[in-house]
Amino acid sequence: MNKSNIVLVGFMGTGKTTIGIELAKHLGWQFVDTDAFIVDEAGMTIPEIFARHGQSFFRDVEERVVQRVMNGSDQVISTGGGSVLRESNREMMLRGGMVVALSASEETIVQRVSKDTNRPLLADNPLENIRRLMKERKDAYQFAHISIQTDELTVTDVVEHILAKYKAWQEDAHSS
Ligand SMILES: Nc1ncnc2c1ncn2[C@@H]1O[C@H](COP(=O)(O)OP(=O)(O)OP(=O)(O)O)[C@@H](O)[C@H]1O
Ligand SMILES: O=C(O)C1=C[C@@H](O)[C@@H](O)[C@H](O)C1
Ligand SMILES: [Mg+2]
Repeated sequence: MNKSNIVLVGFMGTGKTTIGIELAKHLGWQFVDTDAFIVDEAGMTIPEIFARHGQSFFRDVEERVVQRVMNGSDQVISTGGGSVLRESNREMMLRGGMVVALSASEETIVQRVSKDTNRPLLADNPLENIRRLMKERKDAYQFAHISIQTDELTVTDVVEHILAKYKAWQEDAHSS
């Protein structure tokens, strides 16, 4: 059987960290953010890792962190927006628990990330970069077990929606 984790995937700014923290509180589970683990492991911020070592180094550290985290259970795991680009990560996530893809429109993402400078892939021209990456990653989150479009939902709405889906998921697992 799959381990009992909830794994949040989605583009930058779809709310993986914010929702993950709330969800973990509701479930009494540990909250884990793979981006935070990467920063701990590298001893640098994400922009510093990209600037000093480049994206492929970042993706290698990310893969190690994803693989390690997925071995645990009773965790809400918020993943980096690009972690789904590697097939090995997608496979581990699907085996690790219920994978939830959060999405939002380009306009909403722009609004949500506008005050934050911690996303090197959006630097210089956030709007253009968001458009390009969203296009490139159009299908990247479709492997998830469930998907939630968050534009019109509050953080509480999204958390409640996921809790309801998780209950059904557990009932399904016990009946089969
Ligand atoms: N459903 C929502 N409604 C309104 N604001 C939201 C919602 N979800 C997230 N936000 C806000 O959007 C911003 C970005 O959210 P967050 O940092 O959780 O995204 P993320 O998916 O973790 O991004 P990244 O992949 O870059 O780590 C935060 O300021 C958060 O409060
Ligand atoms: O979408 C991405 O490729 C990224 C998303 C963030 O969560 C970080 O993992 C990093 O900024 C790269
Ligand atoms: Mg995050």
